[in-house]
Amino acid sequence: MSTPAALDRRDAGPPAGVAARAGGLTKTYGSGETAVVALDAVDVEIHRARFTAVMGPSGSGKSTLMHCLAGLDTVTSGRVWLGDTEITGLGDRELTRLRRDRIGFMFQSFNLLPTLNALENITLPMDIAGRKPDPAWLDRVVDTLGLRDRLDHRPSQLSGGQQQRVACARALASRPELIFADEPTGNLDSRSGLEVLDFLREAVDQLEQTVVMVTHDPAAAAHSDLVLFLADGRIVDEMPRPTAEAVLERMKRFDGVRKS
Ligand SMILES: Nc1ncnc2c1ncn2[C@@H]1O[C@H](COP(=O)(O)OP(=O)(O)OP(=O)(O)O)[C@@H](O)[C@H]1O
Repeated sequence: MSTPAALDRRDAGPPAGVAARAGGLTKTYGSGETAVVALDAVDVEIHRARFTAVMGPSGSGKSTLMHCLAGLDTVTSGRVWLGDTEITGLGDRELTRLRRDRIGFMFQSFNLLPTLNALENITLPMDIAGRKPDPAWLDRVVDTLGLRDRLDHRPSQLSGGQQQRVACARALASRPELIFADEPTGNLDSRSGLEVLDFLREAVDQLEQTVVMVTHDPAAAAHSDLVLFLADGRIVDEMPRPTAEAVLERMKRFDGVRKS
């Protein structure tokens, strides 16, 4: 809805309580007849200290949305803010610094360095940035994730679930404004996957972190506060307080549309 107040806000950037925001976000890959519109004028607000899941059929634009919000990819048109910083228009170096200082990432492959122990992996991004972790915060993250007695283990000495918890701790270590998780449970058995989702939930509830998670799994999405549904590059629906059953039912409707 474009009330005058909303229009004012569009120019002023996101209001307090909004961790990231996009207005009219469009992303086109390629040009001419082969052009693909991956995102089509998306307006979205990601609220602080909330767990937001992004779902939708394959190719609907989930990863593209995450990459554009995280400054990993340029936009074709529209504007993106992280907090009150507009990131559209920033140069590569500024974007690199902004990602490093203000965003945490978790991917399906944990991307841990095999020669470093768990603690060294957790603090690596901060070491590279020349920043010292806040010891009290780091302690809290390590304890919340149950990694205290695993800190001197190398990745090969950890289970898949423990490795993903290390990746989760690494994303949290710098206390970023926003954590992006792309299928963080995709490579895990269901028990380890559940653990990681519980920890992301705790990161939001106990540590007041903000998490955006792309997933195909309705059970994973049920851990979030809000599910955004994408189809053909647009946000077509949202579901607060989701249950796995309700998300599954909603996803089935996409299948129905595509088959008919
Ligand atoms: N680098 C690229 N070059 C060309 N087209 C791309 C590129 N990246 C994505 N696309 C296209 O943009 C659309 C959205 O892709 P995206 O990866 O965001 O979808 P997704 O919802 O994350 O899919 P999936 O669930 O399969 O991972 C798709 O049609 C895809 O083929």
